[in-house]
Amino acid sequence: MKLQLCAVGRLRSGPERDLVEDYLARFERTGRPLGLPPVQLLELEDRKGGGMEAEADLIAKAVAPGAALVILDERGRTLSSPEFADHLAHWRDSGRDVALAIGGADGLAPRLRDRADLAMSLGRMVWPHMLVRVMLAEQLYRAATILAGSPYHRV
Ligand SMILES: C[S@@+](CC[C@H](N)C(=O)[O-])C[C@H]1O[C@@H](n2cnc3c(N)ncnc32)[C@H](O)[C@@H]1O
Repeated sequence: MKLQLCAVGRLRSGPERDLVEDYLARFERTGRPLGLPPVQLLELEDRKGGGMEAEADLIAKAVAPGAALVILDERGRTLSSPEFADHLAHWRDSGRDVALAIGGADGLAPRLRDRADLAMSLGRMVWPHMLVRVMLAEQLYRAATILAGSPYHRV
């Protein structure tokens, strides 16, 4: 199983980047004994100003063939953390690669939404993409702790 995080744009050094790195490192440590692979962070940038269509091409190229495509979209399904952990365990157990995609300032092209296996919402409000990266990295770590039965997730 491969776990890709395809994110439009580059995060400069700063607090958001530190948090993403910290949560992904924690995810790696907690997930390894559970058979979860480290997250491959792919930062995708279209320098020619092609907007969401060009970004959709970059995402489509980056996604591993056959991978389940999960797009982050405020119009998508809101999952509980244990439900997200269940999805992750299901993909792991079926040996399926997974690509999680976060759009840029313009969002994700509708054609990506059409081909996604899951559109996942972090609530109906729109968040800046760098905060979405932080929140998703935290939810990955939280999911690993849920699968490990550790007390980090208490609800
Ligand atoms: C600034 S938002 C773009 C918003 C854009 N106006 C749109 O219509 O999608 C950048 C990216 O962050 C992610 N995002 C923002 N808010 C989100 C939310 N509440 N749930 C899930 N993903 C979100 C999406 O992947 C989105 O493409």
